[in-house]
Amino acid sequence: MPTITLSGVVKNYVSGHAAVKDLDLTIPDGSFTCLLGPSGCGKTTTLRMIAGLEQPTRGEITVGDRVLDSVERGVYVPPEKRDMGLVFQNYALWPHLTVRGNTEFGLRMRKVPAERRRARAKEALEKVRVADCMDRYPSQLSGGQQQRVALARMLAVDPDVLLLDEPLSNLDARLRLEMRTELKRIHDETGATVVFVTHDQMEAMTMATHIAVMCDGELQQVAPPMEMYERPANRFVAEFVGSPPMNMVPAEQAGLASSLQRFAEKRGGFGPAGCFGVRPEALRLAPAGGAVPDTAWSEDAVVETVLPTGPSWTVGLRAHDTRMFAITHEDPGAGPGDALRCWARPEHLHLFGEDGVRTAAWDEAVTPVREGAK
Ligand SMILES: Nc1ncnc2c1ncn2[C@@H]1O[C@H](COP(=O)(O)OP(=O)(O)OP(=O)(O)O)[C@@H](O)[C@H]1O
Repeated sequence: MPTITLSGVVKNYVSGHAAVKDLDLTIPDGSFTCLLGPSGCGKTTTLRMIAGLEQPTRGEITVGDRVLDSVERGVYVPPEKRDMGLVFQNYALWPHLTVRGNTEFGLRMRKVPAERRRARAKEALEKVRVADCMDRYPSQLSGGQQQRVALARMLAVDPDVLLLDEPLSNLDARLRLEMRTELKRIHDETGATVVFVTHDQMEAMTMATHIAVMCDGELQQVAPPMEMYERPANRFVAEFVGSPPMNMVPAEQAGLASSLQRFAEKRGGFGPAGCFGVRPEALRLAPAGGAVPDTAWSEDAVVETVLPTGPSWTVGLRAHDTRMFAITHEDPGAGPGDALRCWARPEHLHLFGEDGVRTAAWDEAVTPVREGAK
């Protein structure tokens, strides 16, 4: 299976807009890599360049040792010669072909014999659970069914590289969940390299082996999902991955543990505009004035909202001017306006410098502080 490599890739649209800025990204062979970021950050442009539907303004794209794009060397391989399966948001099925006809289309182009074609199409349609619609036309299908037929059309061809741009966006919540599981299974089974564009961090977290977070045309971090969750490279990633997002507490805020401040100063990057972050599930609640562990960071807070979600409660809090969320698995027994004490264990704190870069987590931090104190 091929590794996809983007080196120094730039895309400026004719309008002068820099959609992708100097992107270096390696998509490991056999990985399920999600390009994740807010609307307009350059995810689709990146995917379209890998597909060959857009040409980079600068830089190089290779798959294995095959150069697909090199502006500098004058190489450009057109989409149909890249052997990649594509499914885009606007699944573009042929309106005059039945579901079976659409699913067989790519195989017909590859001159696969009729019997084999029928079997492969049926198998692919069964995988995405629309085999019972085989003889219908796209106009007789719901948006979700059309999206699944588009997936089947791609799967029938069995490409080594699958490029998917928000392919689940038209499905209802339940089907979306089912299709995520299904896509993961298909990935495990085929071992194909999957590049999947989404702005939904939950989708990325649940499906990806690797997540590449983009912001404003720039790559912020590439890492396996849990590594990104536990060690986000900067504030943007910390706040984009996770829901509700990581709570950010300004360094200046009263109650900041002095040892934390000392450590941060030692690192030289915290500064007055720096902050520390704590995930909602790591933020604990205690009664106002109640005891918290000696080493914990704590802060008095007022409850703003309590949102039961079934298995847990999401509690909105305000501490000084900072809004925070805590997720608790026990009824918080408090309502809007009530005073509480929120606290977190030091190992759950992340430090971010003035430039937004994560300096360290507390567990990485305590050692130098202690050494300094000796
Ligand atoms: N054909 C085009 N001409 C000019 N600008 C474009 C073109 N296509 C995209 N852009 C701009 O490039 C930037 C990146 O767009 P892109 O579609 O890659 O973002 P995205 O992250 O996929 O967004 P979304 O999640 O909304 O699809 C945006 O600012 C967009 O307006």
